[in-house]
Amino acid sequence: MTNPLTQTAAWAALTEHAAAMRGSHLRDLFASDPRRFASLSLEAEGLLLDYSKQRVTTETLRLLRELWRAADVAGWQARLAAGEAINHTEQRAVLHHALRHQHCTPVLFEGRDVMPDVHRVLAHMKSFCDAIHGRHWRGATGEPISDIVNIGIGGSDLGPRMATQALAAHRHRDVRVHYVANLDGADLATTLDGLQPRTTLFVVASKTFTTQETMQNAHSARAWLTASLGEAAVERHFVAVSTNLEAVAAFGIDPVNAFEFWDWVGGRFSLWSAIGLPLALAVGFANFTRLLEGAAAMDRHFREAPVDENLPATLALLELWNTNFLGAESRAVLPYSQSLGLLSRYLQQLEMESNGKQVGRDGTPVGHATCPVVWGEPGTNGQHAFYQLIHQGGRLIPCDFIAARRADFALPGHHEKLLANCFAQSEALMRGKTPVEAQAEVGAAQPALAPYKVFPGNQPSTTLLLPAIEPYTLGQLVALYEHKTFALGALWNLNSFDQWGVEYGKQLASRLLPIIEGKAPTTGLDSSTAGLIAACKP
Ligand SMILES: O=P(O)(O)OC[C@H]1O[C@H](O)[C@H](O)[C@@H](O)[C@@H]1O
Repeated sequence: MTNPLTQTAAWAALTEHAAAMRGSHLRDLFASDPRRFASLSLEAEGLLLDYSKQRVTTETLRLLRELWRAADVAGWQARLAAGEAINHTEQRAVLHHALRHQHCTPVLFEGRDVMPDVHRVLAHMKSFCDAIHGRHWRGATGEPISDIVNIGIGGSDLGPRMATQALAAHRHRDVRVHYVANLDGADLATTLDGLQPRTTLFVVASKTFTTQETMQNAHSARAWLTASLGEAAVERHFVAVSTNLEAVAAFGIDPVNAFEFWDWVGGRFSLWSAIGLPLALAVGFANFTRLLEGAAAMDRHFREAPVDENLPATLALLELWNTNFLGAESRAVLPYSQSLGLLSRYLQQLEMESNGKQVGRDGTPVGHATCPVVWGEPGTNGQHAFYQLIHQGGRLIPCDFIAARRADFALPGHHEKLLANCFAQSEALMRGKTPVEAQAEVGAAQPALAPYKVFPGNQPSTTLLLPAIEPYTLGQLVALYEHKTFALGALWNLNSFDQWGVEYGKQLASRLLPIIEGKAPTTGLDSSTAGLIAACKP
């Protein structure tokens, strides 16, 4: 059965509305309604979401909100909050919001309040941060730690890595935090280059503690350490973050130095858990707490704000409109903030691993497009690389512009220019440049150039303005996209919390490894795979 939502009156009304909207241009919509910004923007929790440059009218939004009600997103929110196993293919609850819960009210999982465990681990993280920052934690030779290397991949890497860069202005001065993820030895080797074993601490971060990349890197890091300091040094130079404490102990990490989290925290939602430890070490525990508070504020907003004032709901509905009614296949994430330079990578996992699926909750195809390809780079760098295609490549590419009112690194003369570029790009994408305007620009001298200078415009975008990139606002921003992703899962009838698509390649890699090592024959392989393996024989 296809997604039942597509059979509703609201979906049919939107199909009709989309047909009627075809042919309208954003430039005309702005010209005919001077109040467009006022009616198609939202201010909540100190954030401004301007979606007036999306190809919508107030009627589009009214119909989309009907769809929201028809999909019973509120029902899914209630099931999630109640700790139901809404990740039904893995029989798991989804409770990452408990990690940032700010009240003394219980959060129940299987009838038990999870909050005492959450607070216990937070207290452990705080005392560890205090020990490192206070230089009480000493390495095997008695020296304090100057460099922390987080070894993890996917959700055990992208969140803290992205947030560490985002909060660079809040960095603790005495420790440097590095991230290693790739199985390619180049990642670990180049990171260790220049570090001293005596002053380096490794955080091995893995929900399962079985991930091949992380385990390989952890073993190699351990060999690097023990080669100069001996086996006994491991306990002063390795800590772990995991749900699998047995495997942590088997690796030789002292259980006292294991930071626990739980099955009800999905990898891509784990920044708020002990997976955030390297971030807390990078920016201090107080800033980590502010991040949690910002996320909690967004949780409350998502839960309580009516759909027409709800930031995540609006983002989700606009994406559904662009995807299912306008046919967009990708979305560009364009932060006008160097500090948010890794945001698009983070959102790639959050959104594409959550909703890059075709099979619905009932095990049958949903029958429509789902998650677009998420990609992007910070402005203004992207302007000098791929914006050409967004402006004149003829594809529909909705864009998320993200900017901060205040600079986090306030060098004179930079921020105003940055904002000017950000707003100019969304304006240009919206307006375009007509043949007449292009003609007038080139003048009589070079009329042949005019067609090259025409910009179709009508390229939709949303601009999100934060007060500044700070721990609290970053928490809000990430939680905003989390809720958007969850809401789209509900609308598209997907289980946003499993990731079976990641498994197949892993299975095949473990089958190919003994063949590449020369321990098994190539029999049964397709000719391409066999040919590639043969070409790598020493
Ligand atoms: O934290 P780990 O268990 O090492 O998992 C790391 C990552 O790998 C898996 O393959 C999943 O696709 C990700 O969702 C996960 O974040």
